[in-house]
Formats: sequence, structure tokens, C-alpha cells
Amino acid sequence: MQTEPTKSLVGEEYEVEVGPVAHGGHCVARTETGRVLFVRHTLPGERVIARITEGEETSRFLRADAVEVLEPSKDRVPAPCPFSGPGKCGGCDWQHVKPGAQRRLKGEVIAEQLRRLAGLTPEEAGWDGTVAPAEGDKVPAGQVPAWRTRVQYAIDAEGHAGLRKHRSHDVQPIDHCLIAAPGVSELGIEKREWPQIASVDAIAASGSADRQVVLTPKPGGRLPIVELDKPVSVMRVGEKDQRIHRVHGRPFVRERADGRTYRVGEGGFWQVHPQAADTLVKAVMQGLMPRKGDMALDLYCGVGLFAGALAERVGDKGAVLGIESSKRAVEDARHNLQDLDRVRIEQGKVEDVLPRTRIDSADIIVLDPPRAGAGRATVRHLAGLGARRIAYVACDPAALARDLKYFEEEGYRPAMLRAFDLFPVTHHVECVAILKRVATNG
Ligand SMILES: C[S@@+](CC[C@H](N)C(=O)[O-])C[C@H]1O[C@@H](n2cnc3c(N)ncnc32)[C@H](O)[C@@H]1O
Repeated sequence: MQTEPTKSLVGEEYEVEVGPVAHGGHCVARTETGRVLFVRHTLPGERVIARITEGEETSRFLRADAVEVLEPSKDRVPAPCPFSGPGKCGGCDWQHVKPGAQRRLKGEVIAEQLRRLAGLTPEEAGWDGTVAPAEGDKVPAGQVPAWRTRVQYAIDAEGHAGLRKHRSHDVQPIDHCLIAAPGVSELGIEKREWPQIASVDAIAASGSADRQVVLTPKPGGRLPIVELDKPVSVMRVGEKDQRIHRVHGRPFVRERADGRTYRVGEGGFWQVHPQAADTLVKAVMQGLMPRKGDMALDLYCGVGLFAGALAERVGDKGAVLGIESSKRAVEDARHNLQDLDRVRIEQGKVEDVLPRTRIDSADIIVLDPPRAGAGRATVRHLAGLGARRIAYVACDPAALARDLKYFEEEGYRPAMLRAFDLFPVTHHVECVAILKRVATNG
């Protein structure tokens, strides 16, 4: 059955009173007729003119940008970045918000997800309701922290480097990204032209002076000779196989955390904020309290960050099993932890490898899944291992809250939850939940 196309509302404007913040970097508002709008570039309590950016007459909700602020919030500041604002760069959601208020908004989002998806109050989740700033992110008023050690630049039709607009493939050309770490800015990516290139991923390791760019050529595009302001290793994404190939220099960068050096190769995962890896290792170890002789699991282990920290603490009589799906990350994890005899890294998806292993118990577990979370089957399997404590590291509070609900169904509850602002000026936030088995009377 064919449905009639409905009228697009893009470009329509509504004067609205802005309601609470919602997950995703926007706030909720309603038109006079009760239509729900998700409005960016605004703050709770403001009165704004919202211009629709996505949605039709029949859409369940509409997306909008605040294009005029009639009554500003006391938390509003002039956006320091000239490329932020309606219709411009989609990278930062909270350029127009005071840093303390950004963290408060993130806290409100976490609280809402916990309430809605896990049925937990902050107290029940063992959380004081705060989002802690990353160490070293104290910057003078009116400036933003330059924290991103990994930036993906998109290249426009004229070969200029920029960043993608919100929910769009269009490129906002820029001459400087304020949240890029100095090591990224110093490469001068924005200063040169990139004909025949679709994107440039720039990495400035925080644990060493290693710098890397990964070039993705346009279809049929030739690779330029890369001369940047600083020495870098250069990689390229193959047009046919979409794999990353070395052009020159080291095929990895070296990072540091918890006193160890980690090699991170070819697009492998490493936390983007320079303080993130240490902050998370500290929070996880404080929560798990590993003991000598423990059997520990590090799931979604990347290049072995938590496995390395756990192995040092469980000692010679303990053991650590890491599971990671990326082949390259597994090679790096094995290399990074080769001095630790009692560590084993298995390659494959957690949901496939876990049932295959003969492991039927663990003392402590850390899981750090991608945004989608772990899911019901994995949670059920983990709960069956009877761990004393489980640390759940989450970059999406919605997936975390959903999985906490599954854990509750399997007899585990959060004893402690902490939140960290490891992505300042964006809506993203990192949480660490420490789960314990609920005491039963039976
Ligand atoms: C958020 S990262 C965490 C990595 C590591 N714990 C760290 O902090 O550096 C998630 C990792 O899970 C891996 N991954 C994604 N889906 C997976 C799955 N189904 N099973 C195993 N690993 C997976 C990704 O390749 C990535 O390395």
C-alpha cells in the first residue's frame, strides 16, 4: 500500500518555551499545538525561535535549531567557536553553555536514563548525581579545553578541511578546531588543501610524541605527498578493501596509562581525552578492588588497557582473560601485555567467544562495550559467572541503563556509579558502574 507523502516542515519557525535537556545534545520543547521538538543550540528555560531542521506533518517529533534567543538562560555564554551554531559544525553541542552547567546537563541526562530504563534513582544507583571534570580541564572563562587527541576532518569539494555539519554529510570548513588537542592543531591540517581526499583522521598521542594521519582518498583519488608542520606517520584507507595500509612511518602510536605503554595501531580504539585512560583505570580499580589470585575478565578489551592494569594487581597466582573483536587490536593487546604471563587475549565477539570458553566462573569482570552496550544475552552469561564485582564502563548512558536493568533481572545491582566529563563541550559523557550481587535471603 502506498502512503501519501506528507508535507515537510523544514524551515517553519515556532516560538517556544524550552523544557528539559534530552539525551543527544538537545532540549525538549512543545509547539502551541503540542508537537514535540528536539531543539539544539538552546538551554532549559529559554524562550527561543526554533526553526525546523527535520520532520514532516506526520512525524512523531521534529528536530529544530534555536535561531533566535528571546529570553536567555543564566547558563548561556557566547559560543567561543565561530564555527558552532545553527547549520554549522555538528561537533560540539554545548559551546554556548558554561562548563559547570554542561556537566549538570549531562548529569540530568544520566539521571533520566537511569530512571526511565533501569528504574533507579541516583541513590539506588550509588551515584551522588555529579559529573566530574577531567583532570587538567580548568581553562580561563570564555575558553574551551583543547582535549581531542583524535579528530576526523572531512574534506569539502574544494579540498578544504572541515568538520561535518549536524546529521549531515555537508562539510563546515574550519581554520581551527578549538577542542582539538595542541598536538593535532600543530599538524596544520586545516592550512593546506587536500584535493582527491575524502577525509583525514589526525591522531596526536598523549602518551608520546607520536603523530599519525590516516587518509581516505576519494574514489579514484591519488594520494598527495603529505608535508605537514610536524613529522607524522601516514596511513591510507584502501579503496578496494577499505583496510588501513601504511604509507610511511610507524603503523601505530604509543600511549601511556597506569604506568604502562600501549601500542595502538591502525584505527584501533584509544580514549580520546588525554586524561581518560588513567581516570577510567583508577575508577575501575577502585571499584573492583582486585585481590591477588583473582580470575579477571576484560571484555571489549581493545589494546589491553584494563587487562594490563588488572594483571599487575591479581599477580602471578591470578589470571586475566581479555576478549576483543578487532584483529588488529588483539595483536596490539598481545604485544602490549607480552611481559605478563597470566594474561590471555581471545579474538572474536564477546557474545561468541564467552560461551565458547570453558570459563564458568570469574572473581571480577570489567566490560567496556561500544555505544550499543552489551545486551541481554551477554549480561545473562556474565551474571552466571558469579563475579564478586563487575565494572561496567559506558560511553552511552542509555545503553548502560538498559543493561543495568538486565543485570538487575540477573541479581546484580550497582553499588556505585561515577560519571566523568571526558568529552567536554559535547553531550557525551562516560560512566563507570560497579555492580555487586544482591544479597538474597534464600
Ligand atoms: C569502548 S572500546 C573499549 C576498549 C578498551 N577497553 C579501552 O578502554 O581502550 C570498545 C571495544 O570493543 C570492541 N568491540 C566492539 N564490539 C565488540 C564485540 N561484540 N565483541 C568484542 N569486542 C567488541 C571494539 O573493537 C573496541 O575495541
